[in-house]
Amino acid sequence: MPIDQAAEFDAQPRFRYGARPVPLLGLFRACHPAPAMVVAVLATALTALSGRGATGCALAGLAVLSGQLSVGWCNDRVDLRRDIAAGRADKPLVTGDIRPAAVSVAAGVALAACVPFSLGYGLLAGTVHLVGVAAAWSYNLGVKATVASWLPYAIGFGLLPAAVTLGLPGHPWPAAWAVLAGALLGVGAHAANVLPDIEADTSAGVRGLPQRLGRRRTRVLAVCALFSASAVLVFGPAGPVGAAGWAALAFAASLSGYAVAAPGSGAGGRTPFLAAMAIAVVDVALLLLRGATLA
Ligand SMILES: CC(C)=CCC/C(C)=C/CC/C(C)=C/COP(=O)(O)OP(=O)(O)O
Repeated sequence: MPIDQAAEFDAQPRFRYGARPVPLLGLFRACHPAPAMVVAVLATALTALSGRGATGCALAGLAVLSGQLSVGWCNDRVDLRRDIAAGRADKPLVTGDIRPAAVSVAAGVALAACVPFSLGYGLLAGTVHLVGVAAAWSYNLGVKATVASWLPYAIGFGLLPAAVTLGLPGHPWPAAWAVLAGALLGVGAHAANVLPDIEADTSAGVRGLPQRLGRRRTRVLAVCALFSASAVLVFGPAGPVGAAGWAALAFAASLSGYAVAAPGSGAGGRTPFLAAMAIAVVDVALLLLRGATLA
């Protein structure tokens, strides 16, 4: 559906508020629950591994969770017109399971909660986290449709290690390898996340970096960024690489080869996306393995 017909479509009450809307489930689905949980659990685990006590871990977890929820809700709310135009039946706002106003309020409340949780974890650490959240909101509010669409991801994920370590006694900055790995992981996650929606996004007028590169080159970008993150996480920290490091690198390399070579359309069309996600899982595991040496 052309974007100019979307407003008319949006105005149809039966479409917007389906016969049996399930508001709480709709609200839950609109927050991008899977990535929000993964990022919050990752941040909490890194906080625990770096030695902060239970209160610090709880504050870090709540700060990152509320930040991610705000970003997820804001994203679906801002994208409503485009998602309708693209016929995104996976979006609860499009199917009418939740009202736009409820999602706007939820995004605002989550963002407001994120501020005290972040600053409660640590003044400097919290400020750094809020910069990452602001970068993510900038993505939602327009940067996603520009050639710099990767930048908010690089900033948000690159700053995550600093948002953890600056809350430790002495407020140490993280090691350079941790920042670089986070940024690469963010860029790879962006490219992989957009991969399945490139055509729909392009026809809705979203021209971020992946849509400009096209399906094939975006796949290569996702794999290069995610595999580079693996390499940085294996070779970056001081000390021997160890058997686990070599094994993870070999596994990430074979997944990378598979992701690049797999057919991008037809029955196996989602294979490159799934293989890229598997490399991201290896990266997260490596990050957790190095969690005690972030600073
Ligand atoms: C740690 C931290 C603060 C990082 C955040 C970085 C960041 C830019 C996150 C955006 C997350 C998000 C809701 C993407 C949806 O993208 P989309 O609209 O392209 O995809 P969709 O069609 O699946 O909604």
